[in-house]
Amino acid sequence: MSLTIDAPFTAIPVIDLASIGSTNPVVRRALVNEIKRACTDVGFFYVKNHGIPDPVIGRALALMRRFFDLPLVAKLEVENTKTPNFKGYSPVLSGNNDPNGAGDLQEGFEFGYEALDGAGQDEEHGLGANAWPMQLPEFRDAALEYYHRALALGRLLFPLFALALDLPEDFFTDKTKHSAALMRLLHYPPQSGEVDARVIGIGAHTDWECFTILWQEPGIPALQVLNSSKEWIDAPPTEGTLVINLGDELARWTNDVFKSTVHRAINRSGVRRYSIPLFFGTDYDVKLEPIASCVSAERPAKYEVITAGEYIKGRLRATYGH
Ligand SMILES: O=C(O)CCC(=O)C(=O)O
Ligand SMILES: [Fe+2]
Repeated sequence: MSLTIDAPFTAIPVIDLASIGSTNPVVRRALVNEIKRACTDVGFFYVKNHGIPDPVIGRALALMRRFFDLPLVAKLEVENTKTPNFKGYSPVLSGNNDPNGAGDLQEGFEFGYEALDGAGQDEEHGLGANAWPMQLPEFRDAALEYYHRALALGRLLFPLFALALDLPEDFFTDKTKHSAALMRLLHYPPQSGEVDARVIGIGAHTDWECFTILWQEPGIPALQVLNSSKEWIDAPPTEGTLVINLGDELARWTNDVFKSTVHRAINRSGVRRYSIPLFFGTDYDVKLEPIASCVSAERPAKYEVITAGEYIKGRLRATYGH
């Protein structure tokens, strides 16, 4: 794999997924090339024509608003410290993504794979069971409905990432059998006046899994992405799009040829902001071994080989277990 020049990006590219189902090799290659460029140069891109219907997103937003509006005691009944893998509710300032920060100014609710009919939870695959609030049964259904749509989109993206790395299209298929995909519903209260740089919506961090599919509430900018000149580039919500960003698992796999780019969010809008990341990783027993084409004499392997599970569980403990 040739090395790319690490020029600082100044904008987040937009990629049209309208052709994602095309079997025409020329059309598919063009899409793969766009994705490859975004992965090597930026680590972030928007996607439009992603196929997730607006009403599914609207229902998830409506129900997550209702969840976060519950009294704190009700939310604490499903607090993430009570579950094996930090599933459930995380109060404001309980998480800390930036080791130099003093806590993230957001509350969240995290859950993983679960069939809509209740069968086949993550529990079987070492990821822990979900913890839903008893008081709001519709919340589970609305959240899972969006989860399954986002998961399906993620499954369409894996082959494109594989092709972008000159790997067989199905390279990730046997490594993503158990949908190690965690969704986090996030609520950021507004911050006004002078902001303590150590307490922002989510402190500077990289994501941990292969890639993240992020929905941002329209009209409320907060997300910023760090380029190689250490400038923060805005990644505001853009109508009809989702943000895709790469995480550490793909960076480790590609020996940093694909970028897991630092980002943060600060909500200075004056109103509440909601967002929904889905962190899509590989099964926890998969070893994150660098792909041969990404290692060379000039680019020696940078990371020790560990399993995805060891990596993610370590990061979860560091972020929520303090
Ligand atoms: O809310 C956002 O825009 C970003 C969230 C994020 O970076 C994360 O949860 O890892
Ligand atoms: Fe993130």
